[in-house]
Amino acid sequence: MLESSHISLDEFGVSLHNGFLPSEQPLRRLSDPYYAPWEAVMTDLPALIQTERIRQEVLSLPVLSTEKLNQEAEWQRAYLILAFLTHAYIWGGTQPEGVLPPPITSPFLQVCDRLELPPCATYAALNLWNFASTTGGEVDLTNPDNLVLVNSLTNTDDERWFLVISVAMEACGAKMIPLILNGINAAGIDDRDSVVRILNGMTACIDELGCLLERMYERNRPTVFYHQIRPLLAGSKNMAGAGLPNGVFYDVGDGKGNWRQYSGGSNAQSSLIQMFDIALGIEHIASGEVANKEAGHRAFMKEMRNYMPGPHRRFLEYLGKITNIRTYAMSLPASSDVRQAYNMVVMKLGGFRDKHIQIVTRYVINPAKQSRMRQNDKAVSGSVQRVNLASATSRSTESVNSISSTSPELSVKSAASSITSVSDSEVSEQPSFTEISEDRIFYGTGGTALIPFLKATRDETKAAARNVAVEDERRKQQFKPSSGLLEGTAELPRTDARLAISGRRFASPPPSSSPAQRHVTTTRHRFLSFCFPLKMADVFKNIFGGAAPSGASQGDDDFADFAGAPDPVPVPLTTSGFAPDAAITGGANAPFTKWYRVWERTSPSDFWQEAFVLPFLIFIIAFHFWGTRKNRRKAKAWAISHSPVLQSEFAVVGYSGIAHGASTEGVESELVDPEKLLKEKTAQEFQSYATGRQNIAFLDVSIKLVKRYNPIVFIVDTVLGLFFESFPPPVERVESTLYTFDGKEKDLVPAPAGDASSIKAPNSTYDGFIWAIVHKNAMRRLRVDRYDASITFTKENPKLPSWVTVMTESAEITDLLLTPALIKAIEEAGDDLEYLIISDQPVDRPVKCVFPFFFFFFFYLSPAFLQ
Ligand code: HEM
Ligand SMILES: N[C@@H](CC(=O)c1ccccc1NC=O)C(=O)O
Repeated sequence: MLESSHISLDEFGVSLHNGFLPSEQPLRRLSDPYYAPWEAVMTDLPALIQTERIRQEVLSLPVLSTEKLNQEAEWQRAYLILAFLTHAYIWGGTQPEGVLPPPITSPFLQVCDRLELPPCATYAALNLWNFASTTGGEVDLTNPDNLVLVNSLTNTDDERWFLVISVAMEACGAKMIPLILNGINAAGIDDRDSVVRILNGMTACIDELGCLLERMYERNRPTVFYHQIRPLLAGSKNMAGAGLPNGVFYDVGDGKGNWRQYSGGSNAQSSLIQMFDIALGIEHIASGEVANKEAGHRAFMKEMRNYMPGPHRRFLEYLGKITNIRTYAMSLPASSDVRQAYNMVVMKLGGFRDKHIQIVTRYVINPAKQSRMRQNDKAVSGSVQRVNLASATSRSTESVNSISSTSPELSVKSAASSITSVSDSEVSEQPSFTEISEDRIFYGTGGTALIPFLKATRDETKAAARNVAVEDERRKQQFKPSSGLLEGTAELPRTDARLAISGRRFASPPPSSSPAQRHVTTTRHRFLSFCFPLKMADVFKNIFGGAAPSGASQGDDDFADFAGAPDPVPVPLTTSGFAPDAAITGGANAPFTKWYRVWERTSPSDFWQEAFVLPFLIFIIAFHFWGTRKNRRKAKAWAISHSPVLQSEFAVVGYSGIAHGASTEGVESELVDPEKLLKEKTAQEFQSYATGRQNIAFLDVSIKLVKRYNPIVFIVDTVLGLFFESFPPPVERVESTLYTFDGKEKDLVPAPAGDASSIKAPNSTYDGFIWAIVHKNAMRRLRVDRYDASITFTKENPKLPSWVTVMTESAEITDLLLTPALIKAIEEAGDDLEYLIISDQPVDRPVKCVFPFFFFFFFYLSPAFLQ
């Protein structure tokens, strides 16, 4: 199908196999000895930059001609060399250098004319034409492990990784070119199946690219990137804060030249991602400026096409003219396969941009904030720092203003008349100093106010999935004010609106949710255990300072969320060049280290979360230990005090079997260890057990204590009990139940070997009855707990204290059972006794007729009994 598109990819400098990368690997050096002086400097470049000798070296270079450059690859190599030298010269000193000398400018401007590129380090110089395979031969270029750089600015593995990741992505994305062209053809002939297949192929490819993008974390450390690599990539546009208020003067000799301002290197200059946007009909209008100027505002992405090699730029232009994919998809019903596949690929691209935002947060925003904090920290300021992109991002308003006032000759006004920017030679509009130094604005090397720009670009992408006028969407998306915490809530209706407009939900969930959805998810994640609705969670977030570490958010939800996400863990690596300086690797990199590396935190505010959470946790844990120990002590106290009587009444007490040698005489000395009397069922409930007494099957003791093991439950129980009648205050109880044999011992209890005595034991024969002694305060409770108590009459008994009453079926039983010993025990128990019940009824109310075959003894005793 590709053939029918009648285009020659060669003409556009594009290959089916390598995409926008050259079809042959770039030259490693210019072989003509004429260019040896350039190559010699390039070999030592990282060290020359590091030791600030680069400027002298460049000044001592001869002004070489371009006449000896023949092959395209040679022109490209020359471009790379001069681009690297330009940036090394400008940024390779303590202060940036604003005048570029003829050994660079003279050949560079000629090379740039030929390649249709601006005279600065573009993506083409840094990435497209700067890679080699590790083995020097044919390798899979989609694997960054196989790639090295031809030239480096810092000689760090971090820089290699940073740049080769994009190279691998270019190689991996090469297959998109035939896919797109075929897709356009298929749409042109209404071949739906092919369009769907192609769109799905594109989705899969963007997925692979996303995986490659995320490999950035493996070997590129944010602090090294931010402080060592990135400053050298900076351009000369919008760089007043970094010391270049007018850009750079390109001195071509003989007093000639002009001031120029160029964006620094940026992946926005890659044709690959722009190709996806163009093919899918996604338009970007974000200017990258802090606020769109009414007139004269240019879309940054379009502007960046001027930083691409001429043929690539023309390829994108051509693609923009022939693409029909979005129009085709939108002409079909929302439920159609094509539409869904289209939405899927668009959302996948939006998801890719989400991942990119995450990277930018980690590699730019967080280190910038750390850097600012460090600069504010007087203790650390002693060393001489380079003035560059890294220091400018964190420069305070005062210091920027002081630059402008101490360098009046470089004021914006005086230089404006000769400033040149890449697209045209018009005067480039400078942001005011306040804009540059504004606390909350971070700039990309491309010169964008990166947060609003990247958000807008991402949103413009996702908006393409909606079948509404692109213009309307754009208007809505463009530079929304910085979103506060509750902005997510405000955005929800928009999400719904989208679903309604498109008529149905995506067939399978879009790869990443809308900002609003994402916000909800994040909030849930942080407050999972509370499961509050969004707004409530946000209130909590605000109260507790949220999860935002110091220096996390700049009022932007996406970036703030990513800042709070777990930090990347790069694989350990050794830099082949110089190590990052101590100030960088020391206390500054808190956001990139694990939470437990507390020694790397720099200010008390870094401990806010812990300040709230830790005392709370400590309290819970301490309370738990105190509570469980207290309950154990109480249960043990009960065991100690009741062990003598239990052991004198039963042959076996507790859970350690028969206490050999126990005898009624030596009770005190032969007692079972009280610990063995008890079984800890839960931290709040203990059990004991006894058996081995005539007519008694066994005794069950259950000790239920207050829930001291959990302070929250404890407090809630106590407080609710104080205020609501339906929540009784927590009470500690011992419940002892004696299960009697009812004349069936000989059937149930096996006789000891060779002993027939137990068989001779007389059978017990009881008449069933219900009889209880109840504390008057516990009468209601007894009636609720014990259905059989309601069958009885309540009667005062003169032999008993006034606070107890008898519940019985017949007075005779009372006379029989109220022995002086029992009366004495009741008197001694006092208020601790709740009730004692003897019943022939089963514990649970029988549903049908049940034979009375057990006697139950219940003792309900309150806390004092435990002591
Ligand atoms: C540490 C790594 C990276 C950082 C810190 C970073 C940072 C940025 C920044 C700040 C911008 C805004 C434009 C500017 O002013 O420069 C940008 C744009 C862009 N970056 Fe990256 N970037 C990184 C890696 C990558 C990689 C590996 C890709 C590969 C595709 C990429 C693709 C893009 C694209 C396509 C844009 C244009 C905006 C867009 O399409 O959304 N970036 N990047
Ligand atoms: N715009 C990025 C830098 C960046 O991504 C970049 C710069 C030069 C060449 C390539 C780049 N991106 C990925 O390879 C920044 O602001 O740090």
